[in-house]
Amino acid sequence: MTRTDVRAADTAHPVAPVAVDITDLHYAYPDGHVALDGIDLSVAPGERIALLGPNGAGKTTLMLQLNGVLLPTAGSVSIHGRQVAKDSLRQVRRQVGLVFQDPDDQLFMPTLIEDVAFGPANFGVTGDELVARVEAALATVSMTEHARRSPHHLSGGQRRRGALASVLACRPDILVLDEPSANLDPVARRELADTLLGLDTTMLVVTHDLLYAAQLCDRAVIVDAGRIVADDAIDDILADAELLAAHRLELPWGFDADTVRRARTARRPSSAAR
Ligand SMILES: Nc1ncnc2c1ncn2[C@@H]1O[C@H](COP(=O)(O)OP(=O)(O)OP(=O)(O)O)[C@@H](O)[C@H]1O
Repeated sequence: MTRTDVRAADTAHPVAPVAVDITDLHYAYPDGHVALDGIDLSVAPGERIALLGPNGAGKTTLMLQLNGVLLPTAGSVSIHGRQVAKDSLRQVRRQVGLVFQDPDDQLFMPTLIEDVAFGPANFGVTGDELVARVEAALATVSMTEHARRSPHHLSGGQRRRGALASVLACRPDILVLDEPSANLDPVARRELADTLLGLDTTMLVVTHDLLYAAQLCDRAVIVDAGRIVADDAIDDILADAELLAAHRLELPWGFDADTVRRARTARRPSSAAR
């Protein structure tokens, strides 16, 4: 039984507060291509969920629905009980921060510090509060020393951290990351994972990197052909070789689910309690 089934079966009882609630979401691009074909997903505050699936499955399209970059063709997306729609975009975008795969989609000011200040300033934050937010966001991603540099002069990994800072400065309580580990060297991957694990936000991570997903997340959802085909504890998803193969997912050579689970629990002893 998936979590969605559990929720449906338990509607007679009080439900826990929900950070993200997606109901029968359909989305077709303007050319008619159906990218999402009936998605139901409920995310509790503080959960970290990996969104997995083959190329073209609909993961990025789903992510773009979470703060209204795209709006449903049918069905609904709600953030902390507020439906994502044209008239709620401003509030929803304060709550949901998207970190795109390509940091150049997010960094466009002459210096990094201006990029990091841009979001909160746009939401009306000024003065000492703005300075404090920008400094804290840069410090969280260890980019303080690069604050006055042009994003164009930063390395790929530094730009990625800068893009994350620009989102963190808006203090979202839901963070959605598209392929956060792509193009990072091993140390930068680990440092970014440490940064993300230190954040107290609800997190959805779109990735093809199952090890990174296991490092960050306790729950995984597999999307294929615009539908959710599995939704379970990540250890159980990774242990189901047939399921992974059916959706073009595989652990790197030499890894099996037990190795990943042991490494995960050794590294994050508190994760079992989440
Ligand atoms: N602007 C667009 N117009 C029409 N179809 C699109 C558009 N963008 C994406 N699609 C299609 O929608 C489907 C879902 O794409 P999406 O980018 O959400 O997949 P994905 O799971 O993120 O894939 P990947 O893992 O390759 O990044 C694909 O079939 C894709 O070709």
